[in-house]
Amino acid sequence: MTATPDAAPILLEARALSYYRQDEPVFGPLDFSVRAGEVALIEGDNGSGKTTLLRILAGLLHVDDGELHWRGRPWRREEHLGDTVFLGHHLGLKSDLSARENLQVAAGLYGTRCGRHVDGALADVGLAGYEDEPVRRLSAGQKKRAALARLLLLPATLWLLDEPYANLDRTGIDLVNRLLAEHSSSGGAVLVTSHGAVSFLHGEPKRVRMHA
Ligand SMILES: Nc1ncnc2c1ncn2[C@@H]1O[C@H](COP(=O)(O)OP(=O)(O)OP(=O)(O)O)[C@@H](O)[C@H]1O
Repeated sequence: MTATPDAAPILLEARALSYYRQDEPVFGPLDFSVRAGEVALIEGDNGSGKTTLLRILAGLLHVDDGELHWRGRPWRREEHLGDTVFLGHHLGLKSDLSARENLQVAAGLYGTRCGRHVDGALADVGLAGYEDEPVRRLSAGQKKRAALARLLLLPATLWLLDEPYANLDRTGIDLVNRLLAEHSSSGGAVLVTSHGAVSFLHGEPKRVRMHA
């Protein structure tokens, strides 16, 4: 997963990227790049801006200072919303809708990955039999799995995963690692934050260190 050839194209590049809240720096200046096939671990203390960085890349916050490039061209958030998928602390699931309905809504907005369909994605994350269950009746780990199914379904190249291992049992952690391995080996890229010890399947990930 991490033996990405230097020849792999750079998908995302940040140059002197900074973010401020009420004129106080949250992070930056930050320089990093992510190539196709790469998994990058975003490291930093509590409050160092890891979630904020992912929210910028997901198009939820504006870039304050510095530059972002996508495939060598300036990143414009309105053009790139479909290139990324964000899995945050809030999973982005409507609790009164079923797991299937939630995925159908996401697919309606962003399309689907070639050859992928809703029930197949739910089965792949271990939710076969729970398709029609309202999300509010799923366990925390099952909700996380429903959100992970969105990664499988949507065509986004860059996955932005904030603490993806939270609330998952050992099987769920293995599931996340399998999804990361499959996505990166098919040319996708992943930015992931984690507080815990991360046991990636194949060696050490690239590391992006936050600093204020
Ligand atoms: N909605 C908000 N309004 C104001 N300040 C915020 C908001 N969200 C985050 N912050 C502040 O921005 C800073 C960065 O927060 P962020 O959540 O990005 O950090 P983090 O590295 O992801 O933290 P953690 O490891 O605890 O999850 C913190 O000082 C936090 O207090």
